[in-house]
Amino acid sequence: MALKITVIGTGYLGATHAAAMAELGFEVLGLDVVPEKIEMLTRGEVPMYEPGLEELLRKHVAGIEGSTGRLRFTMDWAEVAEFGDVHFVCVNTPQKHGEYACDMSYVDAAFSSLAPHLKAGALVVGKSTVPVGSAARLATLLPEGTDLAWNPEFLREGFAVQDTLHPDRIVVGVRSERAEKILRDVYAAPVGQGSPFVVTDFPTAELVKTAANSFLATKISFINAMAEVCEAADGDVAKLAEAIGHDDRIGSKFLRAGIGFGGGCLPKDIRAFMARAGELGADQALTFLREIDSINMRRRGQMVEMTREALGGGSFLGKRVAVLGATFKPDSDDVRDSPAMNVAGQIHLQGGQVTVYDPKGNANARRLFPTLGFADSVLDAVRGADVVLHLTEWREFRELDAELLGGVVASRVILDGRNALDPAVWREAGWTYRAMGRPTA
Ligand SMILES: NC(=O)c1ccc[n+]([C@@H]2O[C@H](COP(=O)([O-])OP(=O)(O)OC[C@H]3O[C@@H](n4cnc5c(N)ncnc54)[C@H](O)[C@@H]3O)[C@@H](O)[C@H]2O)c1
Ligand SMILES: O=c1ccn([C@@H]2O[C@H](COP(=O)(O)OP(=O)(O)O[C@H]3O[C@H](CO)[C@@H](O)[C@H](O)[C@H]3O)[C@@H](O)[C@H]2O)c(=O)[nH]1
Repeated sequence: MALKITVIGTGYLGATHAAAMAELGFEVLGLDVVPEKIEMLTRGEVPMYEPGLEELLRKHVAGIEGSTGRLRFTMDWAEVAEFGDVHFVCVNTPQKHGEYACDMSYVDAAFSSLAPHLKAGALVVGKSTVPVGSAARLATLLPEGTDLAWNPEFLREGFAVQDTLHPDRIVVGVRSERAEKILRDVYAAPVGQGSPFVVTDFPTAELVKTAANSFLATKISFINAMAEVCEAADGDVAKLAEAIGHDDRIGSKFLRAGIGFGGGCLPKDIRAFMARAGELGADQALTFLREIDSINMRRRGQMVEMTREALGGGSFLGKRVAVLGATFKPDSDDVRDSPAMNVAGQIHLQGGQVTVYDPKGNANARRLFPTLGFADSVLDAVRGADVVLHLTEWREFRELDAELLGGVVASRVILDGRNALDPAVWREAGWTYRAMGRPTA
């Protein structure tokens, strides 16, 4: 009989995973503790912005005309346990308040709610990003006759649907052949299409995830460190990245210098990794991540200082600053630890009149920083601005009409925090264009 799947926690990861599992042909039941999310999902509405997700969801949510009906949502733990053969745990694992460590309370709560109801033979599969050692601890919370696996997730926001249906690898930490066999069945379609299937133990599976994110963070901070040197030496970090990227041992991906990395993953994951290594007595191995974090956080401050300079130095009081982009990356509405919002917030707190526009992130950004100004279009955001900051590289911003914008700003000055605009286009329209790590470009 076909496996029945549940997904516990239907946020960025879980909602996508649930819809993707239905797309692969499974019957799926999603659970969350936030009633509004469950109500929206049941209506076929995605509680966040992720390209292609709403279409996929509507294709499968029961009750929607023409859907397969394979996907439903609930808040009832007993129903979930009764329904599912395989339970994917996708709840959030944020940074603990005031500490570097991971807050495991949501994962612990999900396990505690599910465990008492589990059927014999059920397989619980952790997908959340957790400190190494968590799976072994959580296994002790499950009743006898059930099993646990850890299956970290590598999807990128903005590409979540594609990454879930066609992952570049599937990693499973297991303690039994049966768990491996079940997961091979679940992922038969992507594996059949060529996704590598890596089987390992609990700690290695957990470490693969934090190691991968640490490497990505390191690559970004490396190029941002080069940007700092380029600033001092009149070099051009974009050219430098292009040139070193031709060496395929280095590769050109994740070498975009700018205001650095943010989001709900890289920053908190490298900090949780350092904290956990400390607990294990291996802190020296990861002290370099402290530097990766510092380089990254310095970028935000440098963008603020570049803005101050562009305004002639001194105070931001009375200066009008337009901020294009609020999300931590384009094609997402996610503003968690967003470098753009950090920069906007710092300038605002120093007296600047900041107006933000983001194609999808305005609502989330306003909730985070209700005292900032928000506009519904680029033109409204930049009207009367003394300086324009490009902080998230949405396609809409790359396609802007520099001449048109020039007609409404107070001063044609644009600072490109993502090194993603074409300097020639802006200069031809009479703008002063400045990017990070490219003082002469
Ligand atoms: N967002 C990503 O791109 C991504 C990618 C890979 C891994 N991850 C990891 O996946 C996990 C989830 O991240 P996210 O971005 O989806 O977070 P999120 O905050 O968007 O979603 C988490 C969901 O879990 C729900 N939840 C909280 N406690 C619960 C409980 N006790 N029972 C049931 N549901 C509960 C929340 O209401 C929320 O809807 C984290 O560990 C994250 O590090 C995220
Ligand atoms: O060259 C680059 C590439 C990215 N970034 C920034 O880095 C951050 C993270 O980008 P990205 O990794 O694409 O976004 P996420 O969706 O957070 O995905 C990361 O975090 C997820 C959650 O753990 C993992 O699943 C993914 O594999 C991992 O890429 C964003 O702020 C980007 O603007 C740069 O500054 N320069």
